[in-house]
Amino acid sequence: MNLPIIDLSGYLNPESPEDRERVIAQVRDASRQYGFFQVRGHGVPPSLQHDLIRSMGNLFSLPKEEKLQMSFLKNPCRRGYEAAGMSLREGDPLPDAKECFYIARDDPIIELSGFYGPNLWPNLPTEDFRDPVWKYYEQTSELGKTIWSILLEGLGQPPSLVEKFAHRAIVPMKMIRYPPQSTTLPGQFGIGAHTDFGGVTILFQQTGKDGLEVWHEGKETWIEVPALEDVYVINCGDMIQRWSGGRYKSARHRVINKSQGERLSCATFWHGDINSTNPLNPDDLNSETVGQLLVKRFRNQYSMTKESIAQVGAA
Ligand SMILES: O=C(O)CCC(=O)C(=O)O
Ligand SMILES: [Fe+2]
Repeated sequence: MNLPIIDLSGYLNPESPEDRERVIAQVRDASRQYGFFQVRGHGVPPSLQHDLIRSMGNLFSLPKEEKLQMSFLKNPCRRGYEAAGMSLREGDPLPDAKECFYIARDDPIIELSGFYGPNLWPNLPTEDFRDPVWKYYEQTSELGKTIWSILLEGLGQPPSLVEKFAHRAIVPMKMIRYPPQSTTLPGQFGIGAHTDFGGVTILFQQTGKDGLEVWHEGKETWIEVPALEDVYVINCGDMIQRWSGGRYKSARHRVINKSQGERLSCATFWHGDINSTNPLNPDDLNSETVGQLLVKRFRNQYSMTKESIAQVGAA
């Protein structure tokens, strides 16, 4: 069983109205059946993908002490470094083997529980990390916005709704390194089974480094997702499942590094403006905002103070 691969160029550069309609239908069907799909023709230049992988290599090769000084647990905006073993999901016997580095929107002032604020950058020459990573971030954010507009159209909403939803959109990006599976403990996952909790996830897998598996509810089986060159994996998070009334699924997934050496990947989580309500169904009587839904999930995972939770109106 394979995930569908959808060519987005029919939406981004249509030669006829049918091209767009076809992509919208393909994305809708895949999101309904799997909650996941792969895409080509996405518009993120391969050179930026390669530069990202090179930059991630530079970051993760820094000495452990230097990485730990950038710990995201000490950062008011949850930017920076997460070491292997820091992430343990309820029900999992062992913590994830992965290590990560987080960036997000770059704002000069810390606001709203650190959803807005400045990034933390490693002490590397800008051309070896910051510049290429930021260029990549901007392109992948653009792709996230495109996917949202396709999802909106798939449920009969005007794509223009995405403009308001994208105002100061919350878009964290997580760069991930999985150690070789042979160096992990028996029964330890790269990342244990979970659903993503927000909007759209845009995942880049280092070419040839397989490891991602997606749970298919109906068939009760794990679908392996190959790490193909210049192909992205897209999935819907819990907020989308909820807001679409279950028409788009948020599927469980996990990573077991199947490659010989380490495996790099990068996930961009495109959530939307913190004060926005449900754009997939503007008649939704439930007026929960992006910020409120994110805080609900975040507060279990990170230490957030009562004051900071109150700031996003999710006491
Ligand atoms: O690295 C991957 O392939 C998946 C990462 C993931 O699921 C996540 O970060 O939420
Ligand atoms: Fe995930």
